[in-house]
Amino acid sequence: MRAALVALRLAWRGHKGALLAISVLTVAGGMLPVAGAWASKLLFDELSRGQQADGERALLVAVASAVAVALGGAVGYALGHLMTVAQAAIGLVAGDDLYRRVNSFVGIAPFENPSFRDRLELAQQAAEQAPFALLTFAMATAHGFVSVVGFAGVLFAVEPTVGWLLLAAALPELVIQVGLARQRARATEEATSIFRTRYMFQVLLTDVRAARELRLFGLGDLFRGRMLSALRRANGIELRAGRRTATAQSGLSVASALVLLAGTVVAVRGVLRGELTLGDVVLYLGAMASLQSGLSGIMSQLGDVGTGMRLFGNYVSLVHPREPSPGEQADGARPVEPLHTGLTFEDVWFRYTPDGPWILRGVSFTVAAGSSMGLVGVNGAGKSTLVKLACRFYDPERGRVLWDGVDLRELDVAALRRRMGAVFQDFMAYDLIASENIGLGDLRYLDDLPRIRTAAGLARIDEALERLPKAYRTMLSRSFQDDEADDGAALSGGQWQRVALARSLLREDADLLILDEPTASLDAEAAQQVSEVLRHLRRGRASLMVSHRLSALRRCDEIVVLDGGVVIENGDHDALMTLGGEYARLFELQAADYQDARVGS
Ligand SMILES: Nc1ncnc2c1ncn2[C@@H]1O[C@H](COP(=O)(O)OP(=O)(O)OP(=O)(O)O)[C@@H](O)[C@H]1O
Repeated sequence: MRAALVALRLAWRGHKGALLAISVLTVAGGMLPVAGAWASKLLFDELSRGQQADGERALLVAVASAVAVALGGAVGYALGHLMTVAQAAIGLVAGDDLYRRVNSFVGIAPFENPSFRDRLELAQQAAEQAPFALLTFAMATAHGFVSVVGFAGVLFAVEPTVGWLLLAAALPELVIQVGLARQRARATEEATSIFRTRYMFQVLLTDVRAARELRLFGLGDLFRGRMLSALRRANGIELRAGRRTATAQSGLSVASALVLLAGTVVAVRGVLRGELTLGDVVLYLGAMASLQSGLSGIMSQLGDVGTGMRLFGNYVSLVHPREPSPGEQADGARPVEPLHTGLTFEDVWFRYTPDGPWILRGVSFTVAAGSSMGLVGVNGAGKSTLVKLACRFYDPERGRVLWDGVDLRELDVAALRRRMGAVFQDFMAYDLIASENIGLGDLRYLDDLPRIRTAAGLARIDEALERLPKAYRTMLSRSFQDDEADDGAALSGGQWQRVALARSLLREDADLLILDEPTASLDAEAAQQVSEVLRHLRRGRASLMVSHRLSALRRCDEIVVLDGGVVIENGDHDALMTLGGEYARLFELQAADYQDARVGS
């Protein structure tokens, strides 16, 4: 019921004019068949008078009948067009609401939850289809109702037995259609995660980033096979449901034919006994056929709308939730002041899932305002996880992350993130033009080329971008063309990393700079230059930098060493070297590597 109300509200918001026009035409369209059938009855009554028939009257009635048919056709086409208009409008409003809601998620945990992803997929499908199915159903019902009431009046007046016969046959059909709708919805839900798997393989087979490994490792056939097997399984589920529906519906049409036959027998007996005229029989047969098709139209629409509404429940529970989605975090309301003292991790315990292993186990340290902090640790130690907690992509299960002593959970998260600049380990390469790829870092400056150039200069990528065919207006994509249908350009991995760095540096007033492996793909000289620039930029603001290149961290004010989610050492480079622990071991390992290489050369 709630789903139906939401769907109707969407349809109303989508296109009020179309909805009103549909309502008016539906009622008018419902009355036309009754008028047409009545005109046919009059015509046959007139003709059955043989020689005494009034030719003019018969002609007039024939014209009226033709007009009713023509009008019925025109109304049908107009309704078809209006429904297309309404569907497009509903799709827009429903999509807008859905993606607003998706954007409102503060963190990223829901996106890593498979059942949430299934629900999202179903909601995306149902958003466009369900309100339309409901509208079609409402239209068919109103249309059917008007003609059913008209014809039923006629039928009951002429021969009540047949009227009751029809109504009695409609009831079991209702029950069967509702059951079928439930089964179809269940099948779609069951097939969704399999369809998602198929889609994943489908994307892999065509994605330009996957194309190299696919060819080098010869994975094409393997992935194609897995895609087809997923498709076969999903199709199997849907076909089974389809088979059940088809069998039940064939049974229903046989039952309808029997009802029609029984009605005809009653009518023929009426004529033979002289109780009915030929016109009565024509009217009667027309009424029977229309009533039956009207009723079964409503019934089968009921099936579709039942399936659609059940799936639409996923949309409703996502867009208008009664309870938060799994892993959903609430936004805070407190405004965010510039960072004065620092960002503090206070006995932070974290794991990605409630029954998963602990990734951080009682981590505590402070990145003081105006100071630089380096994070060191072997693969999987928990460094990127800490960075994600600092950005509030997740919340700690125990302990707190504090911005000048205030729990991040209390702060307005958008305002908090405006005070941060970040480069992530798995940074994004957008299929957009070069200036936008940097301008996305601060939407105030999306079109501010001088600022974008300055940021690119700091990240040492300005010259390479200037040399592109259309300089900063060049599309950085091999998959999409720009507005003028010109092909894009490709950047190297290191150049992309510099673009990502420039994007984060555009936010020049950020209080906290988060750099997760910002120089990992850079050549030695560029890494050295960028490290220098970053060191310069870090002055006066807090920075948290993760790097396996320990030389890039040696000038940090403080270095924290993580191991298995626990801080095992902290201090500046000299102190840690004197300590002779894990940091010193890793540092000497890297230094010895270079030393060996020099001696060897
Ligand atoms: N989204 C996630 N869901 C579940 N587990 C995760 C997720 N991201 C990371 N992990 C797990 O958390 C642990 C720490 O990962 P994290 O990325 O923080 O390590 P790291 O120290 O940054 O490693 P690296 O040096 O390889 O980047 C790993 O064991 C990893 O498997």
